Amino acid sequence: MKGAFIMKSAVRYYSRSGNTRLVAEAIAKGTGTQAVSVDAADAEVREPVDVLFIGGALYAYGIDTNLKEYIRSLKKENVAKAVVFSTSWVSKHALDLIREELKKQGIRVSEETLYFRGKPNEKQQAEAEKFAKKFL
Ligand SMILES: Cc1cc2nc3c(=O)[nH]c(=O)nc-3n(C[C@H](O)[C@H](O)[C@H](O)COP(=O)(O)O)c2cc1C
Repeated sequence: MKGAFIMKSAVRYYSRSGNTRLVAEAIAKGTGTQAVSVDAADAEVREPVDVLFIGGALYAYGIDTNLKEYIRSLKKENVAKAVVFSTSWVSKHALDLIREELKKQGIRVSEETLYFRGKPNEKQQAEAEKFAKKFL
């Protein structure tokens, strides 16, 4: 029966100046969930999800320790698949760094990623919303 199978998803991000947060919020809008910062009290993924959207940016060639530690706290049995997104200025390398950390946790990571250079404009936010819907 169409619609009987509902995919569960969650959105987690780390953002210093709000660029990645805007992408996270667009993804959350697309999937009907909340975007939660990895350092928020309710950041833990307590119930298994089919898709975890997880994003961050590059700061001095690396991802923030908060994000790294958060990924290391994830339980692979609660995340069937992760989808990585990022903003940053010079390179997309944050995508690889986040993917590597997730793989170390034994979490399956989608080949599909989402990246915007710096602050996403409204068109890009709409693109992020549409991107996220594909995974439902
Ligand atoms: C202290 C600092 C260091 C940064 N280092 C890099 C970098 O090494 N490579 C890069 O591509 N962007 C770098 N950026 C740009 C950020 O990744 C970019 O502005 C990103 O969109 C910030 O995301 P946020 O607003 O979600 O924190 C840096 C920004 C700051 C503030």
